Amino acid sequence: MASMMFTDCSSSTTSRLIHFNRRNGTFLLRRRVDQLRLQTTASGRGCNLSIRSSSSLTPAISADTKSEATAKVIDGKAVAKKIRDEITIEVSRMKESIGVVPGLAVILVGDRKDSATYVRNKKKACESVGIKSFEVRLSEDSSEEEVLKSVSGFNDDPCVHGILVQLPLPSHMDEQNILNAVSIEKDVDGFHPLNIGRLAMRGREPLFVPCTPKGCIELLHRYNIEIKGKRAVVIGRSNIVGMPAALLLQREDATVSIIHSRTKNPEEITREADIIISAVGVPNMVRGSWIKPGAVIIDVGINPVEDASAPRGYRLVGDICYEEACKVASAITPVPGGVGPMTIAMLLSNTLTSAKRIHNFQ
Ligand SMILES: NC(=O)C1=CN([C@@H]2O[C@H](COP(=O)(O)OP(=O)(O)OC[C@H]3O[C@@H](n4cnc5c(N)ncnc54)[C@H](OP(=O)(O)O)[C@@H]3O)[C@@H](O)[C@H]2O)C=CC1
Ligand SMILES: Nc1nc(=O)c2c([nH]1)NC[C@@H]1CN(c3ccc(C(=O)N[C@@H](CCC(=O)O)C(=O)O)cc3)C=[N+]21
Repeated sequence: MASMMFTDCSSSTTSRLIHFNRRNGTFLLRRRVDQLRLQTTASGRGCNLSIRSSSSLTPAISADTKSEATAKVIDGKAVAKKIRDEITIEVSRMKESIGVVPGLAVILVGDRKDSATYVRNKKKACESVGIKSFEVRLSEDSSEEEVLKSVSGFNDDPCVHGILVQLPLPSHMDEQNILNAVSIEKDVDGFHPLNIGRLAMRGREPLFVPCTPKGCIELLHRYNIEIKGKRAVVIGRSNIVGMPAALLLQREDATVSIIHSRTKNPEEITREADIIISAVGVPNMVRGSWIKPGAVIIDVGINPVEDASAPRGYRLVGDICYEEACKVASAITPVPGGVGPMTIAMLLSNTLTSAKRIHNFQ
């Protein structure tokens, strides 16, 4: 599909749409009058919620019947900052003790604007914690062999402890072939089939867990949200987010259901969930009426919606209709400022872990 249309979930009858060109990662703005009408959702007053907070980052979330129903915001940006601070200390301890600086290599192919932005952000994040970053940029029309050559160079480079091939790759390249070429010891994205296979198997440990799902679970842990024994629903089954998120939740002893594009009546399934992780790419798809009162919502979706008042002409929204969901859920991640910053923090964490493992540094 060359382009996708994104809708806005506001109570206004005019919804603004933005076309995202999947091929080159640019946004085309368009406006349309939409007949979209908000469904009435579970009323905020019907929602059972109260929040006990022991520290600003580790509140315990529990239920009572009196509170005004406004979900606790799970602040991924703040947690990610805390994690970066922890990593900074470890990186300098490692440098002082054994003289090794962790290194992350990023391979960017093509000129998608969104990919370039992500790669820039990763580079900045590396600098902020003292991780050395390496970058190879290849043109859109470069060959698969050239990418494989870069991967192989980084596999052999002792200064590089993590390798990330920015996705998506141009369509003429075989993504599987390229991801398989990344040394499993440096696969900080956790996309190598050996790492994913181990993640899926009982009693096996992957060397790396994919960053976005790992960030989702880390948020649940840091907010003391129990996973064990809970009903979890993952919306989306992609190799990079939905599928590994479901595997991770299962490893944490949740009972997991997966919703995808062929699922019938998804809202009936989500309404049963104590925890929802959504990674679809459809703005505001999950309405308040899809959510069980008191559920915890992790919104992975990052979707651009036209907003003339925003500096870039658009703003980012998640898969969850936030304004409805926060009246029903007990806790929710915002977009932006939720899972996104955690993805980058987990990438830094995986890179540090890799360097420690390679140099046998505890
Ligand atoms: N915050 C972060 O760090 C990250 C955010 N993202 C964002 O997360 C979202 C998902 O990304 P990604 O997993 O790569 O996307 P993909 O397009 O690879 O996968 C989307 C998944 O959603 C399912 N899906 C699509 N439409 C529907 C629908 N109407 N109902 C139910 N399921 C549906 C698809 O089902 P099927 O399998 O049947 O096609 C598929 O499994 C995007 O918005 C992306 O930008 C992605 C990576 C990191
Ligand atoms: N090999 C590979 N690994 C990835 O992990 C990978 C990838 N390819 N391709 C693209 C997706 C997407 N992704 C994001 C990371 C951070 C934010 C992020 O930090 N978002 C900010 C907002 C950023 C903004 O304002 O533009 C936030 O949500 O607050 C978003 C998306 C990683 N991905």
